[in-house]
This record gives sequence, structure tokens and C-alpha cells, in this order.
Amino acid sequence: MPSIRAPATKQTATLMVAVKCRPLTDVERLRSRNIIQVTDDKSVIVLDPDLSKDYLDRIQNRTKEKRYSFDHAFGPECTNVDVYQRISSTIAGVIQGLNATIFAYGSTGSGKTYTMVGTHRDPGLMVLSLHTIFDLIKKDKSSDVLEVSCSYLEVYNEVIYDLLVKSSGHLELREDPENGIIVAGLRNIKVQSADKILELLHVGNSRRKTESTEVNATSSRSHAVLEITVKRTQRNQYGTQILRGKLALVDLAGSERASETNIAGQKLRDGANINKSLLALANCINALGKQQKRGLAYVPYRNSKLTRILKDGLSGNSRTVMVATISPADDQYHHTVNTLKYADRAKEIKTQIHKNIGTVDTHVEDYKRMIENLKVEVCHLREELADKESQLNLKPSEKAADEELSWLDVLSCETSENVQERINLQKALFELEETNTRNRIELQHLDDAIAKQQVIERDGTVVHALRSRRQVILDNIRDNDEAGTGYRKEIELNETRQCQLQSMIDEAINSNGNKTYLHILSQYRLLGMANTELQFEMAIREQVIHNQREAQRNLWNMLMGLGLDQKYLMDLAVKQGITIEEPITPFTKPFPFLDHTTSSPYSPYQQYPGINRHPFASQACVLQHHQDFSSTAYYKGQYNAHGLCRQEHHSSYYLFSHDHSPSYLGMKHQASESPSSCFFTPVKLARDTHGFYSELRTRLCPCTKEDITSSLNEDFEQLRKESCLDRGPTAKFPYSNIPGPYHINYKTLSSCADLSKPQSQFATIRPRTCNPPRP
Ligand SMILES: Nc1ncnc2c1ncn2[C@@H]1O[C@H](COP(=O)(O)OP(=O)(O)OP(=O)(O)O)[C@@H](O)[C@H]1O
Repeated sequence: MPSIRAPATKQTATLMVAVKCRPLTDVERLRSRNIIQVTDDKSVIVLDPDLSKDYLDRIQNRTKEKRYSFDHAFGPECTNVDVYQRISSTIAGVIQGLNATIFAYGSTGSGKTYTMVGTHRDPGLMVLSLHTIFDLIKKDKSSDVLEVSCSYLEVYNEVIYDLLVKSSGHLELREDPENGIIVAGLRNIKVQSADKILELLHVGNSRRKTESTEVNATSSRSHAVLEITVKRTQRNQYGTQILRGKLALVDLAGSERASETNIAGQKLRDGANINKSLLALANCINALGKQQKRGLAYVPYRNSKLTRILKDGLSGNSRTVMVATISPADDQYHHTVNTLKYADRAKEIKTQIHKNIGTVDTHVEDYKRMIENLKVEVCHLREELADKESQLNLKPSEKAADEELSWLDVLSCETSENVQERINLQKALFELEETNTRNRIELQHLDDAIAKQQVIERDGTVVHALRSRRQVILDNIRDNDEAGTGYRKEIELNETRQCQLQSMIDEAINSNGNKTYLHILSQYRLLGMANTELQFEMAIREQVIHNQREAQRNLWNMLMGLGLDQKYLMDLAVKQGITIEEPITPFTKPFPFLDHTTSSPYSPYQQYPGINRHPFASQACVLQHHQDFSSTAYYKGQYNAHGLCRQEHHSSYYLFSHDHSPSYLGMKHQASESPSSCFFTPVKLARDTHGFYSELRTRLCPCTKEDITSSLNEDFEQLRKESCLDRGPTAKFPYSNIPGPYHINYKTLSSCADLSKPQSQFATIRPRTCNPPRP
């Protein structure tokens, strides 16, 4: 049927986040304390569960008290109707062809099912929204025809079941170019009243998998999605237009820690699957939240069925409400804070909404065309039917060949899914590690800033702000590390599956099956894997190039800002046998980041109140050189993100002490075409850099070239003593072999440079290794 999609006018909406705290249950009242305070309908305070903390701890910020604010916050006294009244505006659009999603998110026993389904006395959001839809339809004064249908599914152990069908089989997800993700074969029942849907809801709920755990007597073991579709048919003199609005109401399964819920066997396996899909959801929320802030592109929807189903609700065409449910009990502190943390991130998520319009033109000519099309389709179907009938009468040998082909289809499908999954996982892992590298850089800057500020500040407000920020960063790092471990495990599973698939293919080739096809399949698989590697490498390289360019630009800005002119530097470099390959981007003076009275536009300290400019900001924060290595340095099978000393940023060491990349800074040695001769060889490197930088420094500070050269010699002597440099001129700087904190004496150097008084006389290099993104 010809369907013309009207040009969609898109509108951006922000995900609405409401928090609902349930009352203490009768059992909890005997053993637990209420630690939640909801103030001014928007703020939630989670008190420190440890009552022994005294006043001093509190004012010195040693308590675990947390504060958050959301679009709406509801205390234990609030009913589901109270919640619904605040979020119901989302639903009105459904009868006008807009999509809406409401989902409850929280730990086990926090009140998700109570909020979504509710009780007879306190009906939940599913029930209330159904009534609203039918009320709105009743009140609709137009001559349009409105039809309502509903489906209800559950995702249990990563398998989709139809809750409106008795003993439903497994259902599959399909990507439909027009309608996005759809569940093939899901029953969609036409309904005339809210009561009919409630009846279906009741039947569906009775089929849902629930278990009694120690935390919740009727804990939901599956994620349930109730979808209401409102089809509006509008007729006018030009034809017929159909608007289709969808409302998805989602009750997620309870997440729990096995140790807390005391579960085992099948229940434990369920829990693992539930946690896996909730982790996937949390990762999507994380990525989407960060995407708004930092423009990261990859959101790992494909990691679970749940996230694929919720994709539209999370970032596509939908007005979305997240109701974060929390328990007030003190023993639930960690779950509560975890839920609120994700809810806080979800506030950043934005969706694009537009009406789902399909137009059916009804002119006579169009009818004729439609009839023609239908005739063709009928012919087609007849042929297919005839084919199937003849297949049923096939000879056994033909039947076997046919079975083999369908088996090959499955194999080919699985192979391609396996490859796709691997690409997704590696992208996700890479992004996580990138993010954590950035987090670690910020952490170092914060440590510097806190140390500085502690000395000069009296009332401690800025230090307090910096510490809170530090805590946020630490939490992010921990979460990302955890997520990274999950991804690595999934990659391992993916690799195991990959091996299985390959051996199935090999076996089939050997057993003389459809050889040509299998050979092609095998080639396809191998090419697919090679493609994965290439895509991944390309992503890394692009990132590295980007970072290096930025570091180079910043370095030039810094040098120019210190009062040197470009020509002088070029001459000096040529004299020292170093060519500068890339043309330098022109820049204008004065350089704002060098002005001690203003804050640097490049400086991350700008975001911290009261910190105008870190004394070393122009070097320490602009040259984010750690980033460059995090994705590249791969040494002795270890991903070497280098422990980086804070103070070394303030010396010229960064040029040679960190660089494993020949093209870093775009310089290379003239005497040899091999770039490594300049930066890879510590002994020669020391000589070159001594010469070059001591000359530079004589222009920067009032000390002599000899002072600086002797300072550098002292430092290198120290390095040599610690056996790093005595392994010959081609030895690489063995960061990953350094057993512990490593000291570089840079006392003379820093005082010569007179950049600032150092906090200590020693700069410390701590080797820090983390797992590499798997090649
Ligand atoms: N607002 C509320 N008022 C009264 N009781 C509530 C409220 N919210 C939740 N409860 C009670 O708390 C208990 C747990 O609630 P519920 O089953 O809804 O949690 P859940 O988050 O869905 O758990 P799971 O994830 O394990 O399925 C139930 O006994 C429920 O009746």
C-alpha cells in the first residue's frame, strides 16, 4: 500500500527524571532507619548510614551524605497518583501520533512494580495512563477514527516472550527501516476500553516470571514492556492520513547482588542475566548522558535485548520519563546512591520527537494503482505457495540439500552477528578506556589544584568543591573500570563463539558439504575479522592523530606565549638539527592563558570556582600528552598508560620522557631519516634535548645555560643509576619495568626555570598499567 511519510518536524526533548522513595516496609521498620529526605519536590538527600559520624566529620566532608536534584522527587507519603499527575503531560501526545516511554529503574524491592502496576487502592502508572488515553479519546471532538491496540512482552534470560499468549514461544527482534526495532510475531490486540487492557495486563502479569528472594517476596525476574498503540485515521478532501502514537510502559526486573539475596542455581543465573541487561541499560544511560556533555558517539544498545527494545525511548523518537525508585532503608544506601547516580546522568539525555504520520492517498488513480499492486502481490504469493507445495514433495536427496542450505543460512547469519558484536564490544571498550584516560588526567589536575589551594585558602570552600569533583571523577573511573571488565568478558565469550563457528565451518568443509559456499563463508568470516581489526585500529589512529595535533598546537601556543618568536625557534631547531615539519597555525597575542590575572580558556581549572589559573596551567593542562600514549603504547604485552609525574610537566622532560611516538610533535632529526633517533634513544636524546632546551631556557629564565645543562645531567645521572639508561643507545625507556615510585631530581631545573616553587623536590613517576584494548 503506498504510504507517504510527511516531512517530520523534529523537536528535541530532555528525558524527564522523577525519583520516588517508598515507605519502609513493616519488616524494615524493625531493623532499618530512614536515611532519605525529600525536600522541595525536587531534591533528594541521602544521609550517611553511619550514625557514629560526628559534627566534625560532617563539616570536614567526611560523611557519605549525598544530595541530588531532579525534575520531580516524591517522598514515602506520595501515592502513584501524585507521581502520575506530574508526568501525565507526556502521555497526551500519544493520541496525536507521538511516542512516549515511561520506565521504572531501581534496585530490587525498591518499588518498581508497585509504581508501574500498583495495587487496587493505589493504581500504578500503567493503569493510570491507560485511563488517560481512553479519557482523551472520549473527549476528542474530531471526526477522526481512533483505534487502540496493545501488546505485552517480557524479556526473561535474554529471551522475549509474549505475555498475551499462553505458553508463548521465543520471539525475535527485527530492525525495520520504517518502524525501527520490532518484535516479530508479537500479538497486538485491539481494545475498546481501559478495562479490557487492564484485564489483559492482569493476565499478562500472572504469566510473568517472579520469584521470592530474600529482599522481595515477589521479585520480578523479567523485564516487562506494555505497549499501547493509538491509531488515528484522519479523512479530508485530499485523502486519508494515519497517525500512530505509541506508549511504552516498562517495569524492569530487580537487580540484586547474589550475596545479599542469598540465591543460587537457576535464580542465580536469572540474576546474572538480569544484571547483564541492566548493566547494558546503565551503560547506555551513561554513554547517552556523556554524549550530551562531551559528544561521544557510541551507545552500546546492541548489548542486550532490553536496550534494543528501549532504544527509541532512550534516544529516538519518544518523550521519555524515568522513574527512579529507591528504598529509604539505611542498609540500602549503596543501591540508593547507585540508582540516583544513573538517574542523575539520565537527566542529560535528549530525544528527538516527531509525529508518526503515514498518508494514504485515496484518489481513484491511486486506488487503481493499489489494486494493480495487490494483484501482483497475490500472483507472487501464489507462486510461493506452489513452490512450498512442490518442496514438500521433494526427493530425499534434494530435501537434504535444502536442509543443508538452511543450516548454512543460520551459520552465515550467526557469523555475521558474531563479527558485528565484536566490533561493537571493541568500540565500547575503547571508548571506555579513552574516557577513563581523560578522567585520570583530570584527577591529576585536581590533585594539583587541591594541594595548591589547601595552602592558600582559609575557609576551604574551593577545596571542598574540588574534592566533590574529585569524588565524581573517582566514581566514574571505578564504574568505567567495572564496565570495561564486563566488556572484556563478553569479548572472550565472543571469541569462543568465533572459534566454534570456525570449527563448524571447517568440519562441514571436510565432510564434503556445500564446499564452495562454505569456502566463501569461511573467507567472509576471516575478512569480517580483518575488517574489525582495521576499523578498530583506524579509530585508535584517528584519536591519536587528533590528540597529537592538539598537543602540538598547544605546545606552540605555550612557547610563543612565553615570549619566543616563531622564527627564532625555527632557527634554533635547524641549528640543533631538528626540522619542524608542519606549518604552524598562526595565533594572536596576547595569549590569554599566560596572563596571570585571567583564567585560561583552555584550562580545566576554569571550571573550579576560585581557581583562576593553575600556576603551571599553560603546561600542565594544555599538553594533555598522557592521552596520546594511552591508546598507543603497547609494550611487552602490556598496555602502558605510563604513570606520569605531576611536576615533570613543568620541566621540558615531557618531550623525551614520555614519547614513544616518532611523529610526536611533528619533529624529527635531520641527520637520520629514522625518527626514532631523536626521541627513542635516551642517551642521544638527552644530548639533543640538553642542547636545545638549555638554549630555550636561557631565554625563559634568568639562569645560565650551564645551570640547566648541569641540572639535566644530574637528572640523567639519577636515571642511569637506577639502571634505566645503561642498556645501550637503542634501549627504550623501560617504564613498565620500573618497579615502584621512581624519582627524578629536578630541583635545580625547576628553580632555574623559576616557573613556581615546587611542592616537593622530587617528581615521581609511577608506572601505571592497565589492560590494552584487545588487538
Ligand atoms: N509506595 C509504596 N507504598 C507502599 N508499599 C510499597 C510502595 N512501593 C513499594 N512497596 C512495597 O515494597 C515491596 C517491594 O516493591 P516492588 O515489588 O514493587 O519492588 P520492585 O522494585 O519491583 O522489586 P523487584 O525488582 O525485585 O521486582 C512490596 O512489598 C511493595 O508492596
